[in-house]
Amino acid sequence: VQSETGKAPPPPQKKKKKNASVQNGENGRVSHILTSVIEELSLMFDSKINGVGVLYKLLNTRWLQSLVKVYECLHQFVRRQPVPITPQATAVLREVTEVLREAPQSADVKELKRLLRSPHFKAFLTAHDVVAQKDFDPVLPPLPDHIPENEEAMRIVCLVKNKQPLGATIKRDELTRDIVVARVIHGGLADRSGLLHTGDKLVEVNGVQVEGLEPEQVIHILAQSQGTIMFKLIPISERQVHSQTTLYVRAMADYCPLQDPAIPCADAGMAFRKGEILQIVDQNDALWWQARKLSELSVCAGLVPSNHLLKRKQREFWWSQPFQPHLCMKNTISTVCRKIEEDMLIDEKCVEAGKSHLLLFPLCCTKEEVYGYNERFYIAGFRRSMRLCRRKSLSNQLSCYSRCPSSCYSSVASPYEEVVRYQRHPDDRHRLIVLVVIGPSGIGVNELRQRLIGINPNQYRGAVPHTTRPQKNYEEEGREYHFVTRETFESMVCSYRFLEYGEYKDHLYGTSIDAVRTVLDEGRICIIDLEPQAIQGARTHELKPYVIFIKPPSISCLMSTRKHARIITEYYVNLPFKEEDFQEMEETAKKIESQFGQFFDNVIENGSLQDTCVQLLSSVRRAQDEPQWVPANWLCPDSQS
Ligand SMILES: Nc1ncnc2c1ncn2[C@@H]1O[C@H](COP(=O)(O)OP(=O)(O)OP(=O)(O)O)[C@@H](O)[C@H]1O
Repeated sequence: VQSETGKAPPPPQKKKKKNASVQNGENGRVSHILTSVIEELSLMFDSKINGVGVLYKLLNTRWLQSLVKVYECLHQFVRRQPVPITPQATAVLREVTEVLREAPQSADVKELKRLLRSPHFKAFLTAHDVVAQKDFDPVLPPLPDHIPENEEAMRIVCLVKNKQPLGATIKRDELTRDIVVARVIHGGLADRSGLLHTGDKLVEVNGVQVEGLEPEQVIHILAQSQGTIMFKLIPISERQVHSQTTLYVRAMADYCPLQDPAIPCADAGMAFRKGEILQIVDQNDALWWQARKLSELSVCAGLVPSNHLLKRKQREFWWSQPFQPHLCMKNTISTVCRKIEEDMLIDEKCVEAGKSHLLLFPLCCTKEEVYGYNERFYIAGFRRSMRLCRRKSLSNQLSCYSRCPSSCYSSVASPYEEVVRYQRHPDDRHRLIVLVVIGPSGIGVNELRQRLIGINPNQYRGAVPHTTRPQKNYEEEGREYHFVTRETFESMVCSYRFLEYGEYKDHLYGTSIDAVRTVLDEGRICIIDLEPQAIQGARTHELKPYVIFIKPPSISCLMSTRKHARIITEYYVNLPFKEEDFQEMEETAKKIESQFGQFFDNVIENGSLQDTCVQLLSSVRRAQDEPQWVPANWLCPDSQS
């Protein structure tokens, strides 16, 4: 133990003089013990025992000794069981004030008058009288003379209603036809009182018998009541005691209680959006859980469908949609791309021009700065042909995802994902950073990724993609691409070694997990862009991806910031943006956010390029250095979602 300042305390005056405040309380047991301990400590002061000085200082502090004194005084009073001298202290105060008014106005009299007039003193005497007159016990109605032997024990519960709801729901018991408390909402007024429990039978509310009333009529009485509400109830005989474990989950679906006819009480329900972190505080009911939003932990919980129920609702919803042939990304991407190839008729020159612009994007830093020799530094990434190919596949995938009744998408299977707080240890590998690409957009993902890597190519890197197309004479193996045969590529696909892949003009292109691993193993931060459909495949315990969605700003902001920007279309490169491009950008972003928002750790609006870069950089840093919510099975693979 070290003192906070690190300085040694002043040497004690051994046994010469006891601390005055301690001496005063020497008759009391605690102060007596305290005095002996201090004396003992002063003897050990020179023995260099770690912590002696701190303890000596602490025990000698005035506040501690005052506390001991207060404790001893209270202790004496507890033993004496004091009775009030008068239950009318406020009347005495009035008399004294009267007398003082007539008395000669000396300084003492003036001071006394001031003290007696002070609101605190008056409130203190009022409180004294309430206690002295025992005015705090509730006035109970007199017991009837003849109580039948089988009369059940009743409880009278008074709750003072303030602006918040009572936090309990009632229902009619189907068997007994009684009105009972259906559930008590965690953190609500009823729960905090500890007096109402699920299963308690209501007999009276504010003096009105509830027998024969409908639950809605009882609710009406409650709604009309102001101030104190008195319940007369028969407590449930065997109250179930549940040991609750708080669970944190990420909502993988949206929920709105007002649109759910099945919810037992819509007012008690809690709406949530996919991606929000919920604290599940009660899972006693198999169908309806109680939860709070992480952003609103102070308010009382609300009802949400249980995992099982929400899953059922989702399935019902999916089945109720018109049937569409179901396409899963990985099975169909080649077919989709071939189809595009037939349709697109891309001008070969345009594609080549695009490639040299994008793939060999010259950065502000040269290899001289990075590696020590003077060559341009290249950022590895998808070529433009692949980006164009992606776009078509994306527009096809959306219809598949939105109408697919089977569990081709695992979020359908699990509407809540259990999450835990995770902070990367400085010695651990960095988390993979994924920027979400959203098809025919030009939102700026590529631009931002390149700028970020350009800021510090030693720290940030892209993953080198694989391709089956022949190597060109200016290309280097492992720099622009890993050049592999079609057989090798296909065998990698079969063994799930690609995060994302596609085909263009009979050549396959893809980002492999191995390529990401290589960057991470070098101690760098790997930044890749992925289509939203591919995020799920990247969400593994090993890569722990942090997913950033780059979103377009308002159309007016796009118009003012994209004056010199260039869009890539299927037929042209370097084409200025038109208003319809911005509209399409906005619509696509909305669709993607509503379908995949549950996977986004951060959403950044790309208005001013400079501001976005700053936000992106700090988001990437936060992902690596600050605690974040991640799926529980990334940390403990046994946990269930
Ligand atoms: N904030 C911005 N302000 C101005 N121009 C921008 C901004 N962000 C991107 N741009 C420009 O917009 C154009 C399209 O950006 P980029 O190619 O990065 O889009 P993208 O999201 O990668 O789209 P895609 O992959 O579909 O081509 C580029 O000319 C880029 O320089």
